[in-house]
Amino acid sequence: MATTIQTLHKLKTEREKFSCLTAYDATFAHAVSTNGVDVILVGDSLGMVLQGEDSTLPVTMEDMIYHVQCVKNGNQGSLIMADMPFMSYATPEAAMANAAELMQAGAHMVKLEGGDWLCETIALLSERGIPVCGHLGLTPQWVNKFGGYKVQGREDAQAEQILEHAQAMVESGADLILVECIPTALGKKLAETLPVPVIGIGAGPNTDAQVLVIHDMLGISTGRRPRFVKDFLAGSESIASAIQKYVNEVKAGDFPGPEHGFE
Ligand SMILES: Nc1nc(=O)c2c([nH]1)NC[C@@H]1CN(c3ccc(C(=O)N[C@@H](CCC(=O)O)C(=O)O)cc3)CN21
Ligand SMILES: CC(C)C(=O)C(=O)O
Ligand SMILES: [Mg+2]
Repeated sequence: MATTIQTLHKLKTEREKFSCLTAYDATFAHAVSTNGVDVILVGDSLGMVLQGEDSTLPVTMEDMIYHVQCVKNGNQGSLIMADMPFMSYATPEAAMANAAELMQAGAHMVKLEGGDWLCETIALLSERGIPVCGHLGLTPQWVNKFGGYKVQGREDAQAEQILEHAQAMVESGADLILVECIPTALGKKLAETLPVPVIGIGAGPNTDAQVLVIHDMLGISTGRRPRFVKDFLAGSESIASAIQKYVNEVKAGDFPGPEHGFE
């Protein structure tokens, strides 16, 4: 049976962890969706892992539409979440037009980076039938403001702000929250406090779900490996078994371990 928002909410209620991986094409979407991954993220990380750029900022709506279409054609029942690229949701009107294009290309929901300033946009999308995931913490589209890919929410005031912004986004209609590179204690607090599933990457072992970039979990990414990455292909016989291993470890609470988290 195809995974829906309702499936994910039920898993949270039952305290069962679920997994998410990125895919950008039909073959990987097929591999991911047939090996137990509930959510496929068509991430704007494609700018880095497919295009070789040093940030996600060059990614366009045209790029995202192309890759969402590719993923849709290979998907076997996973929920397809598409990143809205840099500046495509700068105003509520732009967000509605661009989110509609991603949905028509085959996405089942969209993900937006930001905080409480997105609440009006989230409410508009939600009211018009577009499920939204709010992305907080290390939001890579802010790399030029952050001065690098740095852990967010280390100070109490900033951690409190992330929690408040996440709550505001959920109150505006966000169906999922994704948090990236935050202290483990904050990841735990978010999952305990929010009524919707919290997906983590570099957010510790206590979130409701985990996500990784597929190139990272296959050990083929170039450059410095972030702390939250684990190579699941090492010691596996195939890409399919590496994906299964990731799914099983997330479900069992074995991945991520304390060494993959911050603070
Ligand atoms: N291949 C890939 N994997 C990703 O997870 C990813 C992308 N690309 N592109 C978009 C963003 C960028 N991301 C990144 C990139 C680097 C770090 C990193 O090196 N973090 C440091 C934290 C340093 C600190 O503040 O303590 C680390 O040690 O992990 C984190 C997230 C996550 N996303
Ligand atoms: C790193 C994940 C969460 C993402 O947003 C992406 O792949 O673009
Ligand atoms: Mg992204």
